[in-house]
Amino acid sequence: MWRRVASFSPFISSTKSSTLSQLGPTLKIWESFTTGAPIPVNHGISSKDSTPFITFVLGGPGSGKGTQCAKIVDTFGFKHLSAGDLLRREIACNSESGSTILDTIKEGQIVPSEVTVRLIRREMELSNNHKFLIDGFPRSEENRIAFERIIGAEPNIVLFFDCPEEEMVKRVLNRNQGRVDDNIDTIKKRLKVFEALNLPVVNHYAKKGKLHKICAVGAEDEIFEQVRPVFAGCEVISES
Ligand SMILES: Nc1ncnc2c1ncn2[C@@H]1O[C@H](COP(=O)(O)OP(=O)(O)OP(=O)(O)O)[C@@H](O)[C@H]1O
Ligand SMILES: O=c1ccn([C@@H]2O[C@H](COP(=O)(O)O)[C@@H](O)[C@H]2O)c(=O)[nH]1
Ligand SMILES: [Mg+2]
Repeated sequence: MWRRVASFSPFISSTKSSTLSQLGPTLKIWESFTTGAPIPVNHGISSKDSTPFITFVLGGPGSGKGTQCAKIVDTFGFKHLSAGDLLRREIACNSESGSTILDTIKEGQIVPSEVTVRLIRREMELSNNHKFLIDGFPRSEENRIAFERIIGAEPNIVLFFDCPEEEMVKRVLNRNQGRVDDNIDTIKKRLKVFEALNLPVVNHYAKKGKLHKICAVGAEDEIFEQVRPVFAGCEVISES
């Protein structure tokens, strides 16, 4: 049985950010598994643990991050937070920063870290889940450092979908979801940003031993078979 327990938010208590310390401790509701039945302890997840378990999902434009995240959610019960979707939602609801975000996305550039991390933090705090898939973030070393400072946590796992440029361009141009950045001019800029700013983040986590590189070429289900073992022990277990 799942039950909800009240606790102090681990983001708040563990952060050194002055912004968050001004807010003070926030009472947070987390989900907790309470059957007492043991589940395999992997990646530091325990059955009664309410500490956030964070996965960053990285890869170039069109490498299949969103597609594979949907499968991870279905199989392992993570909360999916696509940074790009959160930014597009700000545009759609005409928020204060909406028009600046739109211009940045059209140019294939990176939205200021404070904006993106604030959106991610809000979703994490609102969620009853404690397993997060953060898709398409961090996009730069500056993003990464801002996340660590504001959230006060590092990812447990980093997935990197490795895909040849030619394949990424083909997929993005065929995507047909009406995205303002799915055109050849913006894709070229996004690919440059990916190489110059995203790859250093990938290298950072490779050095830390947290990176799981996935070959992103092939059928979606075949790619997921490379992803699945990374999350061994993260299955959603419910009482029968
Ligand atoms: N293995 C695959 N083979 C062929 N097409 C794929 C594969 N995986 C995803 N696609 C398709 O490629 C397109 C891009 O996939 P997806 O949106 O998941 O990429 P993404 O990494 O999230 O891209 P972005 O960074 O632009 O959001 C989609 O139309 C998707 O259906
Ligand atoms: O952390 C982020 C994530 C995204 N962006 C901007 O949004 C677009 C689209 O992102 P997708 O992940 O491909 O949906 C991206 O090119 C950036 O312009 C961002 O600035 N920061
Ligand atoms: Mg995506």
